[in-house]
Amino acid sequence: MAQLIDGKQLSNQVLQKVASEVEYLKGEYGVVPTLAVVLVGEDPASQVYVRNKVKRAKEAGMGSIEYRLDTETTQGDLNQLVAQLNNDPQVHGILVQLPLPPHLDEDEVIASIDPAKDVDGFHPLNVGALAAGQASLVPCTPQGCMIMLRQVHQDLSGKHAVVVGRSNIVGKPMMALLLQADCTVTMAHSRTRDIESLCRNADIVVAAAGRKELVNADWIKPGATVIDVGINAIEADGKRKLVGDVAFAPVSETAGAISPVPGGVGPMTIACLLLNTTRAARRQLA
Ligand SMILES: NC(=O)C1=CN([C@@H]2O[C@H](COP(=O)(O)OP(=O)(O)OC[C@H]3O[C@@H](n4cnc5c(N)ncnc54)[C@H](OP(=O)(O)O)[C@@H]3O)[C@@H](O)[C@H]2O)C=CC1
Ligand SMILES: Nc1nc(=O)c2c([nH]1)NC[C@@H]1CN(c3ccc(C(=O)N[C@@H](CCC(=O)O)C(=O)O)cc3)C=[N+]21
Repeated sequence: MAQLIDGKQLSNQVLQKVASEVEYLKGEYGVVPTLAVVLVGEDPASQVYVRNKVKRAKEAGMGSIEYRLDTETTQGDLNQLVAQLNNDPQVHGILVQLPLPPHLDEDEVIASIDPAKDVDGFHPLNVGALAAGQASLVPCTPQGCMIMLRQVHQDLSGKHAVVVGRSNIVGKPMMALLLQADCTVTMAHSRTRDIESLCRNADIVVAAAGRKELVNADWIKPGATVIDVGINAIEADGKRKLVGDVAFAPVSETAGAISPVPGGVGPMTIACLLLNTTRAARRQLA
C-alpha cells in the first residue's frame, strides 16, 4: 500500500509557521498581515473555499476581509474595488476568486492587481518571474504540491514528472517549479496522445485535469508518487462528495505515495495562500 501524503497534517505545519511569522510582524512592526478575498457571484464551490480561507486566516491571527459582489457586477465596479484594495495600506494580499462570471474579463482584473499584493501569483509580472526562476509570490496550489513532493523525495533531481493539465493556475506553474527542482517534465493535456504510457514512465504524476478519477492504476508505474489536484463534486448515496482526478483505491495499491482528496492539495493551497500573504506583508514594510 502506498504512503499517504497527508495534506491536512502538513498544512497545519505550514500554518504554524504562518502564525509565528504573524506574531513577529505584529510584535516588531505592529502590522497585522491582511488578505482581501473578492468573490463575484454565487458559485457554491467558491463559497466553500472562501469560507475555509477566512477561517484559517483567523486561526493564524491574520486579518481577512471578504467582498461578496453580486453576479451582475460590472467590470468598472470590480476594477474600482481592486484599485481601492491596491491603495489600502492595511491590505497586504488580494485574491479574486476564479472563475469570474462570463461577462467579466479575468485577464484585465488580474493585470490590475498590484503585483506586490498578488498572493495568487497570477499577475503577468509574477508569472514571468516564475518562468525566469526569480519568483517572489509563487502560485499556491503548485507551491503546496512541491511541499508534498518534498515529504517523499529529499532529492527531486533527475526524476521524471508528468503534469496532466496545462492551466495557468495549476499545470504551467507546476511545470516551472518541477523544472526548477531539476526534474525532467512532461506536460500532458487533452490533445496528448497515449497519455497512459507517458504517465506509466513517470516517477511523479501530478493530476490536474478536472476529470474525476481519470488516472487509473494501469497509468502508474509501481512505486511512483501521485499528487491529486482535482476537486470534483459527485453525488453518492444522495450526498455530495468530493473526489479527485485519481481513482484513489486502485492507484494506492500501485503507487509508492499518494495524496488524497479531500485532505490533500486543498488544505495545502490554503496554507500557502496565507504564507504568501505574510511574505507580501513583510515586503510591504516601510
Ligand atoms: N486543490 C486545489 O487547491 C485546487 C484544485 N483545483 C482543481 O484542479 C482541477 C484542474 O483545475 P484547473 O487547472 O483550474 O482546470 P482547467 O479546466 O483550467 O484545466 C484543465 C486542464 O486539464 C486538461 N485536460 C482536461 N481533460 C483532460 C483529459 N481527459 N486528459 C488530459 N488532460 C485533460 C485540459 O487540457 P486542454 O488545455 O487541452 O483543454 C486543461 O489543460 C480541477 O478539478 C480544479 O477544481 C484547481 C485549483 C486549486
Ligand atoms: N483566484 C483563485 N485562486 C485559487 O487558488 C482558486 C480559485 N481562484 N478558484 C478555485 C480554486 C480551487 N481552490 C481550492 C482551494 C482549497 C480547497 C480545499 O480546501 N479543499 C478541501 C475541502 C473543501 C471541502 O470540503 O469542500 C480539501 O480538498 O480537503 C479546494 C479548492 C482554489 N482555487
